[in-house]
Amino acid sequence: MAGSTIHQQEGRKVAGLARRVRGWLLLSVALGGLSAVCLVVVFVGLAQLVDNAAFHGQVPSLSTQWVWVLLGCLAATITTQFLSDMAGTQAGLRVVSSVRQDALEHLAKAGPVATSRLPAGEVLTLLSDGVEALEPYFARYMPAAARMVVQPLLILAVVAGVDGWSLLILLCTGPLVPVFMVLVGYRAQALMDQQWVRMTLLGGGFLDALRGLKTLRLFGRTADSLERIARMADAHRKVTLSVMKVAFLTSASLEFFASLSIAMVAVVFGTRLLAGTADFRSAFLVLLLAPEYFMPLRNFSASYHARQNALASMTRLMDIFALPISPRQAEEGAQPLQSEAADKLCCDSVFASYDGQTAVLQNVTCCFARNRLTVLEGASGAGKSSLLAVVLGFLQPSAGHVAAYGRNGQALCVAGLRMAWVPQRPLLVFGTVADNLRLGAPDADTEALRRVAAQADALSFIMALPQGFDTPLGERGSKLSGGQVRRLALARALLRDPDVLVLDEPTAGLDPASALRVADAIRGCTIGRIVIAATHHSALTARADTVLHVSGGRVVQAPMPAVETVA
Ligand SMILES: Nc1ncnc2c1ncn2[C@@H]1O[C@H](COP(=O)(O)OP(=O)(O)OP(=O)(O)O)[C@@H](O)[C@H]1O
Repeated sequence: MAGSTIHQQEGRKVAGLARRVRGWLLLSVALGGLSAVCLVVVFVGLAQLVDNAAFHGQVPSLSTQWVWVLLGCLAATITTQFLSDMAGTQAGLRVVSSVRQDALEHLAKAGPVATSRLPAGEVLTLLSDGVEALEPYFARYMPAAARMVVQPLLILAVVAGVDGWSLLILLCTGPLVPVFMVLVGYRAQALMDQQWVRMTLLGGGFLDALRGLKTLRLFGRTADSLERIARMADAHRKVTLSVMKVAFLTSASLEFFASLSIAMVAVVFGTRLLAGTADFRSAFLVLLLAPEYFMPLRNFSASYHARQNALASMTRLMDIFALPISPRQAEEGAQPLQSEAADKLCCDSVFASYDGQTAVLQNVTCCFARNRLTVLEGASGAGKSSLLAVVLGFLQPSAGHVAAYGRNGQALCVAGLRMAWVPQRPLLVFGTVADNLRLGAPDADTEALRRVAAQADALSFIMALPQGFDTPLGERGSKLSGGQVRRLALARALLRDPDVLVLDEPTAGLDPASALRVADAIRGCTIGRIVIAATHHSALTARADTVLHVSGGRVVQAPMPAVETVA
């Protein structure tokens, strides 16, 4: 019962998507209907033609006008069917690209903290195969569902004018198909749901194994991991086979009903022809039409699993759309950038938690001022990164708020501040050094790249690379050391020329001399901006204007340490 309620929701969601491509769907249905009309006209004409030739000695020739009309109708049947399929495909492809775009935008608005609740492998599978599963629903199922109504009704109307017995047989057997579909539908739907769960688990398993290859090899667990993936693949194979079994059984049963019904029509007509109580033209016409009466029902049943697959994938896609949107991320882009730089950014009585229960920040009240370097220090797990996540708008406070103030104390919109972030594990994209730096400012020239690289102590190692700024960096910066990645990320953040620069462990992984140079660089870039850094490194703490000590999710101002310099 709960399952059916869930699928009602998905059904509504999918129906909502249909509104986006209403024009294409209507075109597909209209052309499909036109094709059905042309087909019926062709059969009526053909029956007449054969009857005239066989029983009245009127052999048709190409000079007869209505032979050309018939050929024209045949061409129209094929063309309209082709165009109907094309319009359906357009609708499907458009839904796929718009849902994928929506899902990506939603993930962006949810921000990294909320997004990390879903396993990356699952998100990947959903954004690829999950979204693709919607295409056959719109391209095939919806037009087939419409044609399943139009074509049989049209044929019934023609048969009603020709023969009452055939009408009765078709009327009795036709509805068996949709009734049967509904009966097997529930079982098939449950299997489809299972198939999607297995598939997303498999996607996650692949990604984990790929990412953790080094660790797995080091701990001698590669074979275990492969075995785990093999078990997942096997579970996926089994459930896929069950889905196929139901699909084959369904179509075999439908074939049986259809063949039985056509055979009944043929037998009834045959006996009446022998008895001389029916004419050849009517018998021939009804026998031409009977398979076409069942054809849309068969097509509908063949595409019915597309509907179930789409609903099952929609259930999983709703996990993405259910991620809470961070209000700040949602506002970002909608808000023009502040013309005035913020003088200070303040957390006011902020409480925050990741799971809605355990508070990782408790009643935090602190301010970060412009032209000053504020350092957050404290034990691992104390809540420094969480406080940075709140400042950046990735983690929404459960109570309290973050506010920005201008020079005269007037409130500014936080979403309108230009922020830059150097995370603990910076992400480098597949591309060159310059491509990665230009994520901070797409139009920056080479001179600007050199300037920020020098500031972040990255210029010397970049110039030592084979192609300097044009050196490709491999997947996630795999050709660089951890410290080099961090310095590139700092350069990229500086290139953005942010109002607020947030750094999480910017000196981690650097040799002592480089760490001091980077600490000096960070100190040097406080002019005109708010700089906040979480660190365990004394060199950076020593250069701070303000040191905040974080402990158990609470923040207190710490005494200032002495400054360390490069020897
Ligand atoms: N995405 C997350 N989901 C759930 N809990 C989290 C998440 N990130 C951090 N936490 C928890 O929040 C608490 C504070 O973590 P946080 O990363 O803020 O500490 P930190 O002071 O930055 O530590 P470190 O110095 O090791 O980086 C920890 O108990 C941690 O387990």
